Amino acid sequence: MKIELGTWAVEGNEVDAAGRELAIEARGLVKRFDGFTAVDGVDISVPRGAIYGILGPNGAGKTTTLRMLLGIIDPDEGHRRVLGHDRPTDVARRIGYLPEERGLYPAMKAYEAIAFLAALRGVPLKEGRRRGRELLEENGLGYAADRQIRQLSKGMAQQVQLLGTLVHKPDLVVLDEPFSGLDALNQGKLERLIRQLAADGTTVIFSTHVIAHAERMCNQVAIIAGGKVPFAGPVDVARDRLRPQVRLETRAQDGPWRAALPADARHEGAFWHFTLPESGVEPLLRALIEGDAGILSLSIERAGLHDAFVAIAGEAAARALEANPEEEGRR
Ligand SMILES: Nc1ncnc2c1ncn2[C@@H]1O[C@H](COP(=O)(O)OP(=O)(O)OP(=O)(O)O)[C@@H](O)[C@H]1O
Repeated sequence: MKIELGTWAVEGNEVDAAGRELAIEARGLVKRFDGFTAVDGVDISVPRGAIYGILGPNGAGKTTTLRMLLGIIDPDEGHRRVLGHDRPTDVARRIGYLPEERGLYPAMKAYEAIAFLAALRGVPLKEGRRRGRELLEENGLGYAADRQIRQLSKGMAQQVQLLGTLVHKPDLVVLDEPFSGLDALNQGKLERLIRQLAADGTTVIFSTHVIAHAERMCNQVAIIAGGKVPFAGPVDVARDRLRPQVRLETRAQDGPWRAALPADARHEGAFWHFTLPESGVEPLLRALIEGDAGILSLSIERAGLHDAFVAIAGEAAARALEANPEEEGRR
């Protein structure tokens, strides 16, 4: 065990301010391509066992960031520690990586393709073949074990590749746009698989341009736009950047209670909608009751990640997320 002065106290056991162990700690990562800055000072802390999302539009720098974390490319500036090591390639066998560009050898059988990926991570071929068949069976694809990759649908081949990413039981799983190209059924299967991995203690980090995936799946997110990360942390903290919204239904149409509504209150259908005042709900309730509003219903809703994304990354980045044609009709 190595004790160090400075940011990290104990080698292999980096901790964040809350005392949680970190699987990934990146500070000030910068990557330039021919003078163009693709990633511009990214800071990320991924706690062990977390499901962590990198959320941003096309070209935001997600893949470049993941590749730096994996050691496929080196940053021009900044540093990263992955599973306690400064050189991520030293821990490659403890990492599973699903790249954005999918691809398996078309002539290989499904179970062999998994064994091949396992062998690249140091698993003996015989054991890889056994695990390949077992994983396919466990994930409802046993019937396809002996089919060649070229005989599988695109979605099935993608699932086989994902199983090949997990076959060596990695401590850290890095998935680049894992939901792309999957239908709703298989997206649901993948969500369950990711949750199971995290429940078993595996750290999962994935990139996405679909807010709903990040919101449903992740404890923590890094919002990335134009190579910068304006927010990284718990999803709830991002949502709490915006004040909650109140929805109010009253029996009375008018009366002294109307003075209790804040300036942004708007009336739509049967409801008033407005931002919860800084003073909180109790003074509001008191004023409504004393002003004879006749409250029929009142609900307070936390902002969604979409609104938080707009507030943090701006309208243009949110529009770029939504403009992705590949995801049309699948959100
Ligand atoms: N090898 C490279 N050479 C030159 N430019 C690159 C290279 N890799 C990435 N870029 C550029 O860097 C920016 C970030 O790309 P990156 O692939 O990291 O974005 P992304 O958020 O993953 O988007 P996408 O989902 O479209 O891949 C883009 O403008 C891209 O064109």
